[in-house]
Amino acid sequence: MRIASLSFRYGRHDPWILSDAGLVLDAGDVVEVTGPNGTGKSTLLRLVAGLLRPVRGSIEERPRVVGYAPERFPSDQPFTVASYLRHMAAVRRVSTESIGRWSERLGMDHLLGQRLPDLSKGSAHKVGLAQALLAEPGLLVLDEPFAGLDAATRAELPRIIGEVGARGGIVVVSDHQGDLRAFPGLRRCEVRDGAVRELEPVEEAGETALTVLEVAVAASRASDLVDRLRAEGCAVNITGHTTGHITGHTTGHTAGRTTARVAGEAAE
Ligand SMILES: Nc1ncnc2c1ncn2[C@@H]1O[C@H](COP(=O)(O)OP(=O)(O)OP(=O)(O)O)[C@@H](O)[C@H]1O
Repeated sequence: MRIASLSFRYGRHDPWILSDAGLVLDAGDVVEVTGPNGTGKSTLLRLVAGLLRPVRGSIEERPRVVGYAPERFPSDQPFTVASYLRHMAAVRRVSTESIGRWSERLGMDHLLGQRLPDLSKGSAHKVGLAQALLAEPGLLVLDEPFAGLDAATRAELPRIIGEVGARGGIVVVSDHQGDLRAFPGLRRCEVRDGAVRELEPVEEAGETALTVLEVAVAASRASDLVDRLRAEGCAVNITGHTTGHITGHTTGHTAGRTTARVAGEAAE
């Protein structure tokens, strides 16, 4: 997919948000879009998805099936989650079976009977993700997909993104919090001053120094925490359970806790 000489502004008298921007996306690319607030990340994503038309320039060879999840899912619609997803499945001409599959993976089975306007922010966000994934997108565009997600779904999302990429799809994700930083082969682009600039991959940017932390956590929370840390790119090594005191520099009672060694990028 080729983005060439792309310029965009919302109105004739508005400032240019993007000016002569270019980017080539290949099959299987997973691309993180970063940049300061208000520089045009969401605008670029809507252009990439085909929801906005370039004022100048072109976007060519866009995959036919596009899934787009907005930063804020518009939940002021008079449907239940299930009826909305059934409608979206019909529009995309896919079997309603995929609703069950995605509901399960995104941990939203219990939401299917709820009305969209009654959903919490995170739950509405999951519905936005589910509708984007229903039809096996060849281009998946996710605007801040990790915002407000619970730990299990946060851990699952990189796997879902990896699967789309592995079958040759292009994934474009704006991600303020860096949840995808550890994604293997991640391309990173920055939107700034109207341009789209490719950044160095994380491992080539000198961020390879590791710090090893020892963490004690209640056993019931261990697997959640491990998932979350792994999703953030930490190497986690569970070193066992303890029902007594941990000796050394850890103090206090540790009954029923699991200790884990966590290696992450060194703090600045
Ligand atoms: N529908 C619109 N009409 C007019 N201007 C808009 C519209 N949507 C966004 N803008 C303006 O375009 C600029 C870029 O907005 P955009 O939402 O793309 O930035 P962003 O980088 O995604 O921001 P953030 O990091 O805060 O999410 C901003 O100045 C914004 O006010």
